[in-house]
Amino acid sequence: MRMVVAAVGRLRQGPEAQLIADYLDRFAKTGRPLGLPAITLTEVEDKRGGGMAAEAPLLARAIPDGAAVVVLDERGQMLTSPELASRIASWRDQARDIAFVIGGADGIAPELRDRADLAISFGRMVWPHMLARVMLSEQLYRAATILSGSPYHRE
Ligand SMILES: C[S@@+](CC[C@H](N)C(=O)[O-])C[C@H]1O[C@@H](n2cnc3c(N)ncnc32)[C@H](O)[C@@H]1O
Repeated sequence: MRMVVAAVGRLRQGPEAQLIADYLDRFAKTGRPLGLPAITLTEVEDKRGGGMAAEAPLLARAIPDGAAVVVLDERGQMLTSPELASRIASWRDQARDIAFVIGGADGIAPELRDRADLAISFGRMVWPHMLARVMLSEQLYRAATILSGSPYHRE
């Protein structure tokens, strides 16, 4: 099983990069005994500024064949953290790869959004894509702690 985050934009060193590295490291340690693999991050960029239409094939290339595709989109479903954890566990149990997709300034092209198994929203407000990456990383770590029964997540 593979888990990937495919995201538009290159993240320079800074507070967001540190937070993402920390949460993904924690995810790897907590997820290993649960049969969840370390998450790999693929950053894509269309240097000609072609927007979401040009970014879509670059993002699609980073998605493993047959993977469950989860797009991050403010118009998506607002899941609870345990609901996200349960979706991840169910794809793991089906031995399915999982790809999380984060768009750029224009969002995610409709053809990629339409093929997603799930669209998740962190609320109806629009967040900068780098903060969406941080929040996704934290939620993935939180999902692993929920599946492991650790007390990190409280309701
Ligand atoms: C600056 S936003 C793009 C917003 C754009 N107007 C759109 O229609 O999607 C960049 C990316 O961050 C993610 N994002 C931003 N806000 C989000 C939210 N509230 N929920 C989920 N993802 C979000 C999405 O993947 C989005 O494509």
